[in-house]
Amino acid sequence: MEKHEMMSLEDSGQLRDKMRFFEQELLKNHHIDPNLYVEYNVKRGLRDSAGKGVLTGLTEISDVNGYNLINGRQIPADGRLYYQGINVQDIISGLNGRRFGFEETIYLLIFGKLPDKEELSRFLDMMSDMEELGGRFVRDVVMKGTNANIMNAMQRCVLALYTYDDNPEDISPENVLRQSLELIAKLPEIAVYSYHAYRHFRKDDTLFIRNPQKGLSLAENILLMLRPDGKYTELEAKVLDIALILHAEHGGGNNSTFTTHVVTSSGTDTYSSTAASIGSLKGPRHGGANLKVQNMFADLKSHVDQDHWDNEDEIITYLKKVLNKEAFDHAGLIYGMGHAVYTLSDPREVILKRFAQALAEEKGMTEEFELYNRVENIAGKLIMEHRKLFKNVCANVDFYSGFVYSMLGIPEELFTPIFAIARMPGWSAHRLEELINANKIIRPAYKYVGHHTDFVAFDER
Ligand SMILES: CC(=O)SCCNC(=O)CCNC(=O)[C@H](O)C(C)(C)COP(=O)(O)OP(=O)(O)OC[C@H]1O[C@@H](n2cnc3c(N)ncnc32)[C@H](O)[C@@H]1OP(=O)(O)O
Ligand SMILES: O=C([O-])CC(=O)C(=O)O
Repeated sequence: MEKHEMMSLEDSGQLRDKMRFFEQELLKNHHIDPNLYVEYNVKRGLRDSAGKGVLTGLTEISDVNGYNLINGRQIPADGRLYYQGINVQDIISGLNGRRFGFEETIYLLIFGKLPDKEELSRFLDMMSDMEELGGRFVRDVVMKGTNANIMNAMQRCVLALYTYDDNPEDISPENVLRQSLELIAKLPEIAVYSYHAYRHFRKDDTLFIRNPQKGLSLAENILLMLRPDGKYTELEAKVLDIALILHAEHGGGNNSTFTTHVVTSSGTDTYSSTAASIGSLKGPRHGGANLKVQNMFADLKSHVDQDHWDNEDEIITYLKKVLNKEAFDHAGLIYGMGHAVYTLSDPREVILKRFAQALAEEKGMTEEFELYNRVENIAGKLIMEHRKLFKNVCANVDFYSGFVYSMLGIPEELFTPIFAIARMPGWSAHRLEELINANKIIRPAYKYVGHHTDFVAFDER
């Protein structure tokens, strides 16, 4: 087992006592009257009063739609998502017998067009040259300072890659393209090996490191590297490939991609920008929700016996407790529900739900699928009533993804890292779009609502 050399704050009772005074000072001095946000018309969360995002940029990479425009009015509608103008549903149905689509989605998002056979084969050849992490990097970086949160481990590894790059600071589109493609190719190994290192050093499990194989898809390589026997079925790899496609991109306004734009606009390097976006995605209101959904269902099952999973009243009682901050993580959120843009449905959730149902039937988990379905049907209405919302609340992409991953035997520590692997092409396309087009530092305003006061000399305080 790896020993902590530094005592954590939690371990030290003495330090906790010393901190208490400062904690109280912090809370006392940081309260802003909520009425002031209304008085100064602050666009909280960068939204207008109707909850719509403030327009802060232009993009051609993807289009996220939750409304229909009818006679100049926005009418809630089933969600639609387009990558470079192509409906994501068509990308998935267009796979049509071909085995994998994530790689051509990467091509589409970054280069703006679907590759032909020759272009795809050149691209795959280059990507497989780039995926090699190198034994020295695995030994010196991935295996060190292991952590149960693989998102943090990924951030650490991404920042360390800066040192292994001969040209890290060059932010010309050519160099950033090379860095981005290398990161897309290397993130699966970084995530899976970080998980193996965590299991070995923190849980005393046997360590194994399996190299990715040239010629396999990114989804196949994740399963190959993850499993002790390296085996997977074609259906498992296909479902993972589709999940990767569905998570690859979501406009410029989602929290992690907006982070890419903000951080890129300062002129910083690709590794710093990527680490920042991974940090954003980890948050439970964003990509980290897939893990929260899994944990929330575990908590629900501890409140509602399996024999009662079809009892809607018991489920409602539990969900009301969640909303009232009396159950689960006391945040008052039902995870996997709600979206800033989608209203009636999130198109990715609709597709993932179909796969969740098919996998559940194959794996004898239909009862569990039905429980998810029941919670989905109840939770939207409950949130609307509880928060007095007029806007419809639908399930989002994170609602079924963890359930799908768990049926693929993917450990929950990798749920959000898989989202990060999938979103890396989207972040890259937006970083390149920002570098090529924007050339202006993102710098909104904060109104000062404190009070100017005189400096008091040290002896007179
Ligand atoms: C890949 C992704 O990032 S998908 C989103 C994943 N996140 C989650 O699943 C976490 C749960 N969901 C949420 O927290 C929210 O729905 C978000 C963060 C996704 C969107 O938030 P918003 O854009 O603020 O949603 P919206 O404007 O519809 O919310 C209106 C109100 O309903 C509340 N609400 C929305 N969703 C939920 C929910 N799932 N549970 C409880 N309350 C909710 C909001 O907190 C907000 O209340 P407030 O006005 O008092 O702040
Ligand atoms: O668009 C958002 O706010 C969040 C989201 O669904 C995503 O990033 O995939």
